[in-house]
Amino acid sequence: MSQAVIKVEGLTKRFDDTTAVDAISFAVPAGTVVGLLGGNGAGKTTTISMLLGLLLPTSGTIEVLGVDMLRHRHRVLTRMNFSSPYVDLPHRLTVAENLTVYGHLYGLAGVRRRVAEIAEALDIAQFLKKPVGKLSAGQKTRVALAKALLNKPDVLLLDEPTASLDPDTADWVRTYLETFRRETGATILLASHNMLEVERLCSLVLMMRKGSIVDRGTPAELLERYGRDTMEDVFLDIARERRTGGVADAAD
Ligand SMILES: Nc1ncnc2c1ncn2[C@@H]1O[C@H](COP(=O)(O)OP(=O)(O)OP(=O)(O)O)[C@@H](O)[C@H]1O
Repeated sequence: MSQAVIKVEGLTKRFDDTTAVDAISFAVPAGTVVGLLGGNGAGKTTTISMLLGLLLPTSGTIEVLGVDMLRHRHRVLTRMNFSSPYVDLPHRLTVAENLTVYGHLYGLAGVRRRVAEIAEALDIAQFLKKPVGKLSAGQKTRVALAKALLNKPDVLLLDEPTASLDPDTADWVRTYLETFRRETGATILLASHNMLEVERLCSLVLMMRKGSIVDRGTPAELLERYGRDTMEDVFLDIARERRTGGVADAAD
């Protein structure tokens, strides 16, 4: 297997009386898309927030691109990016202003050119002069993705990247992400509730429930293990605790 770009061991996050993430371990091989699945409250967003350094783990280790994120995350943050429907861009700034500010924050050379390029690529050029607060939910999702791709990240963390997109736009975004990964070799961790998206994009799936990884495998392996035809049915089996696969928390 190719080298792990993200390596997490014994990662735990407790909030007062809630253990949001409970000693999880996993690895994301270079250039792959790994799906993080689980019902509401399973711990996906908390995991992604710890990978980004937005939340400090209670215990455990995180390595990204060979760097210990808890000690030296500034060394790799410029090579990472993320998009999440939970993180809003400033509403009063236009799309162009938002992307320009982020372009400067990321220290990009030729920010104006890059903003125009990404706006063209994600088909948001027509909104560039609009304040973000006046966009529809789906338009905001696309702008958030543009922000996430501005610095052409080597590691991309995506929290529900197609939430609130219509089926046609969602399909278009998935194709774009596939192309981006193929052309740049980026490594992607994707939290999603959309099982078709997961089957299409992910080479490995981590199933979370109540803060733990309760099963993992390729979509094909999970379909076979649960005797199901769709990932939707596998998801329901796991979420409703009909069965667990018995490989929980084996690293990688
Ligand atoms: N800041 C916080 N303070 C206290 N509890 C929190 C906090 N953030 C998350 N939690 C709790 O941690 C658990 C995991 O939440 P998390 O947002 O990671 O789940 P999720 O899998 O992303 O869910 P969803 O699919 O609904 O987005 C939940 O029980 C949640 O209530």
